[in-house]
Amino acid sequence: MKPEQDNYIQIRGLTFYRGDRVIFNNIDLDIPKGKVTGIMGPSGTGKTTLLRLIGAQLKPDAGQVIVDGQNLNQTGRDELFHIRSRMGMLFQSGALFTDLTVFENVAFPLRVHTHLPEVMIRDIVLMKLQAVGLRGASQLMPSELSGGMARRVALARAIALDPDFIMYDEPFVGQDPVAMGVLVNLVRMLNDALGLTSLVVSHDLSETASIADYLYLLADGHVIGQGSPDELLASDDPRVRQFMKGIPDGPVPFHYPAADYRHELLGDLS
Ligand SMILES: Nc1ncnc2c1ncn2[C@@H]1O[C@H](COP(=O)(O)OP(=O)(O)OP(=O)(O)O)[C@@H](O)[C@H]1O
Repeated sequence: MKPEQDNYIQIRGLTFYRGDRVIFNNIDLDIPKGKVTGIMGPSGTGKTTLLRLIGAQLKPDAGQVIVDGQNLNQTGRDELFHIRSRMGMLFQSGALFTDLTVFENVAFPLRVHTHLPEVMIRDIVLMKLQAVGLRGASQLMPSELSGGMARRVALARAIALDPDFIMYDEPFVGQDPVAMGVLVNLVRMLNDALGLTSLVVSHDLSETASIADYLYLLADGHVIGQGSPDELLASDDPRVRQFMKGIPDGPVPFHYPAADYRHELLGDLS
């Protein structure tokens, strides 16, 4: 295991249930500082749930989530507010405010969380928009943006408060290849240029593998694989191979558990 001080986030023995269903069963996971870490896994394995546990929007049933040395189980409201203010989040559905310009969307967190004078807000917003290549679009309304541009504006908004850590939930979904390439580069470039720690949840294997320093593969409540993208691609584990090679059926079955098909179709006639 990596030395603890190198991890922005440490997760130890995390268990989380939805009703009777165990989503995480005693998992350990480290998010190293300054790196891009990818979380991958089949649909419904709990990737978004993991981001919510890290953001302290959900509480674990057992185990610990330690963010920058602070155990979220033991933090009061004020500390939690401070920790959260160090986190940027880019959710797939992270819609922009439709009645605000691009500029005002990016300025929003600055207006809510700081008392900076207008002239500084302006400079920061223009810097963040410049970083995502959209300074020229500052006066447009969200309805005038392409999907890829909207996501870049959301990214500028997510970095407005200079977070230490940024979480991306499915950042590449629904993008054309060019917009996807732009976003992929931005995630990596911003991580390195701003000294961030990034966590990317994604189904897009090749894009995520191309920027992540380290990948975790989740399935059935467990970490079933971890390592550099090359290590995971070379894995002999059948479950890891199935996911990394995109094979539709295998140890992770294509079919949700169901009654016998023939019997269900023919009923008592069979
Ligand atoms: N509010 C909720 N109440 C009950 N169950 C939930 C709730 N939110 C999510 N779940 C269940 O928890 C499981 C994990 O959901 P989650 O959205 O974290 O998965 P995911 O890996 O992000 O999926 P996808 O890749 O499809 O987005 C799913 O089975 C889902 O049905």
